[in-house]
Amino acid sequence: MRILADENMPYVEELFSPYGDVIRAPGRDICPSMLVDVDVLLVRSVTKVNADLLSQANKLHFVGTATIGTDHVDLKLLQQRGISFTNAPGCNAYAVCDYVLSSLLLIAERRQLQLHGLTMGVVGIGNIGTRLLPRLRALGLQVLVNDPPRAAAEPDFHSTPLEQVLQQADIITFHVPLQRDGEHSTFHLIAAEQLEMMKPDAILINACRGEVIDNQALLRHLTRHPKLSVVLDVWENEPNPNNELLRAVDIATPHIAGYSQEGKAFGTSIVYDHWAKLHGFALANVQALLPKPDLAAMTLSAAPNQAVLKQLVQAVYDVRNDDERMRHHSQQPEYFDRLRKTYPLRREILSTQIQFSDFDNQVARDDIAALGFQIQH
Ligand SMILES: NC(=O)c1ccc[n+]([C@@H]2O[C@H](COP(=O)([O-])OP(=O)(O)OC[C@H]3O[C@@H](n4cnc5c(N)ncnc54)[C@H](O)[C@@H]3O)[C@@H](O)[C@H]2O)c1
Ligand SMILES: O=C(O)[C@H](O)[C@H](O)COP(=O)(O)O
Repeated sequence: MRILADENMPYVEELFSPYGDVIRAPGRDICPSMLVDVDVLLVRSVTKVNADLLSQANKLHFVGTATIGTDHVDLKLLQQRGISFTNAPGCNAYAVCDYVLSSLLLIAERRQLQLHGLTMGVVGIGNIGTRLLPRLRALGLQVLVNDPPRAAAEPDFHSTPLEQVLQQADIITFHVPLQRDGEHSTFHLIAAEQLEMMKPDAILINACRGEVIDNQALLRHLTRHPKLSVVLDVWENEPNPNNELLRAVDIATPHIAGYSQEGKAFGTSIVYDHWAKLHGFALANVQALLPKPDLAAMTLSAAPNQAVLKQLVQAVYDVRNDDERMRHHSQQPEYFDRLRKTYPLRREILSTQIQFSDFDNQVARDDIAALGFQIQH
């Protein structure tokens, strides 16, 4: 069996090599001729799996993407050709929550904003949005949710209209898939008209797909509304984002919100498990693959106000490092992909334990647990 895998997918050898030969390639370089005699193709979001790529695929029976998003895969084509497929739902959802928390607490500190009592809109209540809600409530935020597809499918799900979210939210974050057409299209969901509806000093976070926000419209809007704070992890035209926009936003990162070690490991193991079940092979034990986190325990000795929570979150994941790296390298060729390929090891809040010392209080424990930390008893 020949297994062709993106070079940026960890643990492929550990999981797949007992069953075949693993061949590695940079995701953007995977081309039709590489798929001759390949049985299994394992990709990330940068490989477009379409008719052209599969034109020489004579043996392919399985495609897996170690990502949540599937906008790079022609799902209809795979179905027509009888090729099994899976993505990795939820694999990096906690990593994206960590990214949103780290960004939000940083902007709040820079702007001397008390988050308690502010209103935050979450657009897209799937794997990420759902996990984000208790974390935001633990920060004292009032949360408005928007997810029309869920409201259409679930009678008890209340979705606040997007216009209302845009008008009322002090902070708004997007966690929708990129859908270019249909009733729930998300392509340029936020364009000039929607930006005008927002509070001029709001905080806007996009860590889903660049095309969900019209980047040109955002740049024009920022020149007239410099008090808007913007956090962008994803960009139109990756891997060549607009440099002017990069300089205009408050936090800029190269599509790494989901890049925790756990997120990447689960990406591979979810895909592997799907494939293994098709063949009756043993399932993965992803925890056995992950090393122990460096920062296994932290001690809390003061009441967890916003500043303390920010310190705890930043001790695990500090988005400033990613922002600095992106700005520092942004004039160099191919920096975007290079920063992603050489991304430093990052663990999740979920892997971190908090110990309480002199200070102890149940409400504090509950809030810290809601942010995702493990409480050491
Ligand atoms: N930056 C990163 O590193 C990173 C990491 C993970 C995921 N992502 C992106 O984030 C997206 C969301 O991730 P997820 O795991 O929560 O996906 P998910 O599929 O679990 O949830 C997406 C939710 O969005 C809702 N939705 C769809 N269309 C909508 C619309 N028009 N308006 C409002 N809601 C809508 C869906 O009903 C669903 O509940 C992914 O599709 C992926 O593109 C990016
Ligand atoms: O959809 C996802 O899961 C993320 O966007 C994914 O982590 C992106 O990273 P890539 O696959 O490009 O390495």
